[in-house]
Amino acid sequence: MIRLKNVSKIYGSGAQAIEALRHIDLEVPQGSIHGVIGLSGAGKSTLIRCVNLLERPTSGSVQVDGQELTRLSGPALNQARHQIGMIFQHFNLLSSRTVYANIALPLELMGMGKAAIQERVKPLLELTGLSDKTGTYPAELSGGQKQRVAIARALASRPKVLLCDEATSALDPQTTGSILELLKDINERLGLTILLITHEMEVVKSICHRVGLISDGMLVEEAEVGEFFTSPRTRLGREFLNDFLELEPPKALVERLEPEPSPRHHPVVRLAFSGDAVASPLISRLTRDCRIEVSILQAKVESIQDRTLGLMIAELIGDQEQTRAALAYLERHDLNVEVLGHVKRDA
Ligand SMILES: Nc1ncnc2c1ncn2[C@@H]1O[C@H](COP(=O)(O)OP(=O)(O)OP(=O)(O)O)[C@@H](O)[C@H]1O
Repeated sequence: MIRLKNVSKIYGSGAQAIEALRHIDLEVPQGSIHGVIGLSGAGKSTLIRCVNLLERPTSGSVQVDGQELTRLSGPALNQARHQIGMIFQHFNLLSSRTVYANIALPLELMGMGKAAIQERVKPLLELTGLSDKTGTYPAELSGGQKQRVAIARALASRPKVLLCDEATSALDPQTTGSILELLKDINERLGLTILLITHEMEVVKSICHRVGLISDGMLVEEAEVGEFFTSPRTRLGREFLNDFLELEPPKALVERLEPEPSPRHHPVVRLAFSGDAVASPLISRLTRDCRIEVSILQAKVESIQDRTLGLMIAELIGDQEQTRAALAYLERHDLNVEVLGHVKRDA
């Protein structure tokens, strides 16, 4: 449905040139919700704006619904853009127009008659929960209501794709939740393909099916959301996850960690486990089968969509052979194991 192939974007030229996107390949299948997460300046906005050609890529191919957009310009591009709705962090509503007139605007620009517009707008007001706000002006609306108007306006031309540019970043957590619910509902009811960019793991966790991680203009990791939250493959992915889960070893311990194992040091590990492993008494089996002791430093259980994820930071106490065997045991049982370092025991 959305297919980017080898997309690069360079702003400026010569010594001032900024490579905002480097050789991006991205595929978002019809009907799925795909998130792209990254730090500030990573290239998220540039990426999403390249999909509807608000920014023209310097090179590469952009296909939406099988149509190559980079070959289009003028009226043909405008026509193709009717297939692509977009919402923004700051809503971009016209303050001089009522809720109804904001939603109707793209249809007026398409030359649609009044009666046909009314037929389109009414169900959109219902879908977005704005039926009682028809004649209200944006200044009298809350942030969440403004974003609902923006969503209804984006859907007015019956697009196949919705692009969300940090759509919940200006909203409080509760309103964010209700807007994400609305997007999920629209995705399910209308089969709308959604590409969203965000810097918030909560957004990815709540509604995305797949997620890509962008860093320095490159997509460095891509995975199903459940997989990304259980076993991110890159260091940046692990940093995003650890910040989100607030699961870091105590500072005093981090300062004592040595990178290499030795006979007098014990491994400190971060364990992530999902599925059956969450429910089974793995740690007690580990202590029994490998004859080690486990000191649990932190632990929590998270629900990620329909998966349960267990996380733990623990010290494995035993001689080198025993702790090596324990690490192999954990990996054999499909736990994601990361050795954070090795710590010397005082006793
Ligand atoms: N119009 C522009 N002209 C020149 N450079 C730009 C332009 N837009 C973005 N950039 C640069 O391109 C890089 C990527 O910016 P972009 O806005 O895409 O990142 P982002 O991940 O969306 O960041 P943020 O979350 O802070 O909005 C940055 O180095 C930025 O300074």
